[in-house]
Amino acid sequence: MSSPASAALAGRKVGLLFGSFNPIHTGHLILANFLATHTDLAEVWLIVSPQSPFKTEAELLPEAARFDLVQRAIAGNDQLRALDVEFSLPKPSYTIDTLDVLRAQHPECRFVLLMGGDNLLGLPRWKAADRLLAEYEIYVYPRPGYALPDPLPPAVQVVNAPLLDISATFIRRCLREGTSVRYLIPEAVEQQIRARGYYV
Ligand SMILES: Nc1ncnc2c1ncn2[C@@H]1O[C@H](COP(=O)(O)OP(=O)(O)OP(=O)(O)O)[C@@H](O)[C@H]1O
Ligand SMILES: O=C(O)c1ccc[n+]([C@@H]2O[C@H](COP(=O)([O-])O)[C@@H](O)[C@H]2O)c1
Repeated sequence: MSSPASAALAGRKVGLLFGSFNPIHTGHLILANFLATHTDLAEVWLIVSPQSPFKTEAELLPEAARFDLVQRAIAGNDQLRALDVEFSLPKPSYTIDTLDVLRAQHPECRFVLLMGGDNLLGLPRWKAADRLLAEYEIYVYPRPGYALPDPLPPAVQVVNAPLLDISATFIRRCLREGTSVRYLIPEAVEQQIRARGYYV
């Protein structure tokens, strides 16, 4: 695939932040923007997973609605991009399969996996974990309450990003209970959630 956007990324590193984004919140956004602006990453792409292999979430909004909220959240930030590439892949969403597709679509980019310390601890249980570690760089941000493995695998670098103790679980609870989510999610996301009656 060759477009002006992909030509600009030739040889550059692109960070991939995978998640359910149910819904996207300020914690995700601060992290993604920090990684796109304070590291050697040219862009960060947020990949909305229809179904994470390890999550059985009763309140999972349809993927198209979660993707729409991500797009609203990052509108105007040209270093962040939302991808729906996993929507046409089998479920659950295995990261290695998505990476194979992305690498074929964007051979010009150097993809870097972004993950929290919580996910790094579980990585040995991911599909083709050995390939993930051998073929990709991984930037890990510490998450409070989760110690990083010692020693770290050679492909892993720690990035000390500022982190907010916000989770999508907490946001959904606030919406259900009718308490404020102001500043925890962007205003445009809150407006759409309320207009559509999501998570009540
Ligand atoms: N507050 C946060 N700060 C930094 N990273 C986060 C934060 N919340 C989630 N992440 C990371 O963002 C990615 C996507 O997260 P996910 O969509 O599962 O959100 P979540 O808030 O953890 O959701 P849930 O509460 O439903 O489990 C994961 O890699 C996760 O580690
Ligand atoms: O590929 C795997 O085996 C795998 C195992 C667990 C999680 N993931 C991906 O990691 C992302 C975050 O997952 P989670 O469960 O923390 O929301 C999400 O996009 C999942 O599809 C991927």
